[in-house]
Amino acid sequence: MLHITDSLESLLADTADFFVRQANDAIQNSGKFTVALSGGSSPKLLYTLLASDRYSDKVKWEHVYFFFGDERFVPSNDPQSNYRMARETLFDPLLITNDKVFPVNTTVSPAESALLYEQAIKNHLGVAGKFDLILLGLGDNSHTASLFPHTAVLHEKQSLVKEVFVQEVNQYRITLTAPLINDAKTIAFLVYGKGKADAVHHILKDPFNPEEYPAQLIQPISGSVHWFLDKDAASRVA
Ligand SMILES: O=C(O)[C@H](O)[C@@H](O)[C@H](O)[C@H](O)COP(=O)(O)O
Repeated sequence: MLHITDSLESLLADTADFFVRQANDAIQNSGKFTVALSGGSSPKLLYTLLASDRYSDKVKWEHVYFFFGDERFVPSNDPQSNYRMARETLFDPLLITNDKVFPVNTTVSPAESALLYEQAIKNHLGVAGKFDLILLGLGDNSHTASLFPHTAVLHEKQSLVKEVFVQEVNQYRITLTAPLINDAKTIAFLVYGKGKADAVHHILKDPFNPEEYPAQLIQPISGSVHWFLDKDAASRVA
């Protein structure tokens, strides 16, 4: 489902409203809401809005459990850390307690880190559990999470979390794999800006070619996928 807005302000408000609805439905139905946050720069404004006076009282945050769709393999206080970005924009302003946040452990080897994170997810969700919501961004090269073009993790069918060395950023990443993302109840992409228009077109309109356009792998098994786009990012698909 496409949600296209004229302005970034209305896009962020629509996405925040969606997040709040998802959270409150999950908390009402199961007593908790488990979300995997996206990283990078796009979601910073969304997290800041959710933590603002306009939204902070719309969710019972004590019932929300935060995971990460991917993480850069850097110390947790590194400026590149997705955890640090979420802590600064969302967890600290909302006084989220540490027991509700599941950062990736980047103090061990990448392989060990992926195994530990997969176990943490399984422990939290349980055998048949699913993420209530997975937030995703889209790179201008059509990657999402840390599923980058021409990487082995695109073919991963067993593991739920994998380490991957990404040549183009010269960095190890820890990422949820496509099978785990696709098992979510709800998936939401937040993409804005002219620079993303081609990538959005590749994902939504081009023939299936996930080696080049990895976000094409995101096809929910039984859940739903929502694209929150501003008019610039949607300019080649709307
Ligand atoms: O760790 C990351 O960088 C993200 O999880 C990644 O998948 C991001 O969503 C895209 O790279 C888009 O990033 P921007 O929002 O910064 O363009």
